[in-house]
Amino acid sequence: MIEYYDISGCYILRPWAMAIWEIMQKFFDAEIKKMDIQNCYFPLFVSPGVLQKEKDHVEGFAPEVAWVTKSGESELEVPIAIRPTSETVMYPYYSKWIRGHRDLPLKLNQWCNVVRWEFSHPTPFIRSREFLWQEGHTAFATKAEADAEGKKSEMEKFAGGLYTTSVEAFVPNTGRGIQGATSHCLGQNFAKMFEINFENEKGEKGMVWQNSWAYSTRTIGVMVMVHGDDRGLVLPPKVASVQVIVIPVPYKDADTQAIFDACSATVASLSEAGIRAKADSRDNYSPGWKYSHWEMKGVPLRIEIGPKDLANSQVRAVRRDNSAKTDIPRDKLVEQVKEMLDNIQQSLFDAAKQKRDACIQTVKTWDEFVEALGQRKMILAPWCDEEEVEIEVKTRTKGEMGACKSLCSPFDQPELLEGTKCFASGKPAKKWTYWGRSY
Ligand SMILES: O=C1CCCN[C@@H]1CCCn1cnc2cc(F)c(Cl)cc2c1=O
Ligand SMILES: [Mg+2]
Repeated sequence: MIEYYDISGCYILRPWAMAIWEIMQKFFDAEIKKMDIQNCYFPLFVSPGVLQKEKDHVEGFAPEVAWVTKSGESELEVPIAIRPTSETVMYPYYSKWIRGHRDLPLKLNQWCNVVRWEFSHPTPFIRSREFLWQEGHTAFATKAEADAEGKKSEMEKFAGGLYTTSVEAFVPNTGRGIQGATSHCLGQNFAKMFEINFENEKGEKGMVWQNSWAYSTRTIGVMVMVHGDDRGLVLPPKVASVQVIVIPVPYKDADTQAIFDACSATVASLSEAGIRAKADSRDNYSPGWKYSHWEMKGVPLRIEIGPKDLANSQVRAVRRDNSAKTDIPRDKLVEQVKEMLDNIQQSLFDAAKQKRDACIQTVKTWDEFVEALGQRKMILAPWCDEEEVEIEVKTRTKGEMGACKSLCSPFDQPELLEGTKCFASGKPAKKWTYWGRSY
């Protein structure tokens, strides 16, 4: 999927990984286009003045901003920053383009790379100094249009935002939470900063209400860790660049050409039906070698065709997720393969959800909390929703495994019984929140 690169924290995305990103992009792009969001592309470079525009936006992040200071042998007059995110790149132009209410809503997205020169140990997909993402930036005339429904805490939200919602993933093996996607309701904070105003129908001046949202190639890393097993990758069919690998199993005196023909015919009919199928007809590897090769690469379904299968005009299908073997009659090939792929997709989801749910521990007291943390759990606890308590939890849980932080508060809140106390402060609890170590 990747190749390590000679610059630390940077990775090469090889085709097996890039194909996953492309499939995700295709899906997501179609979805946002249904919402009249348009793609654009802003420059990679940010002028320093604009970057510094918002103190509390940049302040904590300054150490991870990468700068261009030279071109050729000569120093640049003014160093140029490389975008770590594009608010400061885009919003001066939002201000220029948005004059009247007819210019709203402005809903733009860009698919691009961003650079954050982080120092915590780099991890393929999960934490790299350059990554691919989409970032959506929308502006509306009214709060109602910008407002939406899982909230981050005040401390974990986007500095300067109204509230942040997130898709919190959890990696059972490491017991760490990880943000899969995020969405911020920015309120009018950036509108104030960048003077993004407009004249409404009544001729009054108003500031826009904004949202921004993103997901990145980090989600591929989460998929690897959530679905992988001891034999390697397990790719959900929806994102597998090869969904079915067809492998000929020639036998010494059997009609080898007929077997190879059957393989290419199988690939042809599956491809015709929109299934991403490939044959591995290489003559320098044994069938056994090919089985483990494609298992390691996570191909969801393998089809074997040997003399017996030929004689019975059937194929032998083997699932990657549970190794189940099924003989499929040739004339039912497409429909049964489709059904198996759907079934694999669903069972991978169910297995992951079951694993994730098994990691969730509901606690009420600090002692229960600490015990659950030691067991690498994702902890659901009643919280008083006070920031200093959140800071205190971070301090009290600092350790070689990293500190524990609030992940998000689920939209569907369990019942909070009258008099329930905050697990950390003992004060009256206000909401159930997920806590855990994170990436
Ligand atoms: O998460 C999203 C959705 C898409 C657009 N961006 C926001 C906020 C990104 C936060 N963030 C995250 N990392 C950053 C790193 C930096 F170096 C600087 Cl200067 C700023 C930031 C920063 O604002
Ligand atoms: Mg960061």
